[in-house]
Amino acid sequence: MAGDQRPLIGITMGDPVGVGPEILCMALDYTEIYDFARPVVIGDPEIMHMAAGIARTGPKIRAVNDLQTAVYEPGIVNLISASRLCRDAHKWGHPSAETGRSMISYIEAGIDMAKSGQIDALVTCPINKAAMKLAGGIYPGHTEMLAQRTTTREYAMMMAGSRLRVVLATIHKALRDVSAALDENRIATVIRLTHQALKSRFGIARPRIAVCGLNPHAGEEEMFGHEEARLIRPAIAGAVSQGILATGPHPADTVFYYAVNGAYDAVVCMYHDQGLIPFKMVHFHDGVNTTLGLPIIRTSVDHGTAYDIAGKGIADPGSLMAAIEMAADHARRTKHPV
Ligand SMILES: NC(=O)C1=CN([C@@H]2O[C@H](COP(=O)(O)OP(=O)(O)OC[C@H]3O[C@@H](n4cnc5c(N)ncnc54)[C@H](O)[C@@H]3O)[C@@H](O)[C@H]2O)C=CC1
Ligand SMILES: NCC(=O)COP(=O)(O)O
Repeated sequence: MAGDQRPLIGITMGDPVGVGPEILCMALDYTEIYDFARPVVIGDPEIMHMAAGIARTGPKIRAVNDLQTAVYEPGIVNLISASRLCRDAHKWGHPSAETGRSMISYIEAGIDMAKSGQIDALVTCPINKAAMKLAGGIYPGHTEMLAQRTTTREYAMMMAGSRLRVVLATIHKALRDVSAALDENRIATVIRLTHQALKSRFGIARPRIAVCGLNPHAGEEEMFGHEEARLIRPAIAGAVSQGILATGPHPADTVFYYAVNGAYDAVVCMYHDQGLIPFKMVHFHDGVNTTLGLPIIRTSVDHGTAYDIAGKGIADPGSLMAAIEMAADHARRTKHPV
């Protein structure tokens, strides 16, 4: 359609033996998605056909080369074929070096398409980090790969839902390495990236950001640790001096209660589970993972490959649908800033 204003959204199929392919078929079975987006899948035709059978969905999978002339309407799933896996060698929940390499190739293709402007945003289905390693991949996840391939030095992982947004100062770190990985500059950067994203991507004019402490009771006057006094408090003070509405360090055991009840637009967390436990308690089925600081828009599901249920047709596509909707929304907002 000439002059079509719906953003073009590239969606990577994710791990071929995980729940990605089936939730993708289920999500694209919702006709409403085509009201606001032109989705195109980057993945494997054989696996998508198998997944469509498992998900019992109707749409036809159609291979496309030219995104501009493809037809984007309910009933058609446009697919850019980036691997040719063999049905006979495929087993749900059982990764191989080949399936690992394939899922990496979807992400590489998706990043290139986003960088060159062929698509307006990239949505990623889940990958398995062990399968990534099996395939010789060097990254812990999408986030680090996206940062490296877009030469982005300052980036952060945000998990976003209607009631709670959390942003991580450290991502995939062993708990015992967290303290050493934190520094004032990193915390200040994450507060700034959060502030910028809330304004430009989420349309919040004066974002309110809560910053967690690391230790129990936010250190309790340094009785339980020094990170709050030495790193977190100075980072918040620096942000405040730049006009950012950042407060804290807040004790992490109470701040999320206030955040889900509307007191803050986002909570900056010091480590992965500090943010993701409260987030998934509230948003397991509709939460979105988005990477802040990149020159491209990237959203993702909040869950993993769920090998235990892959291929059974029972996975919930809610998080993926929310990720597609957010990608389209952010693409529109970026093209037409208010
Ligand atoms: N965006 C991504 O690529 C992500 C990848 N991962 C990776 O996924 C792999 C597996 O991680 P786990 O910790 O086992 O988490 P997981 O999210 O794959 O599974 C945890 C539990 O949630 C259930 N579950 C997950 N997604 C579901 C859905 N859509 N509908 C219904 N139930 C669902 C699973 O059946 C399982 O019981 C790991 O390699 C992890 O690093 C984890 C989170 C995000
Ligand atoms: N817990 C979130 C997660 O592991 C997703 O990582 P990424 O693949 O988006 O970097």
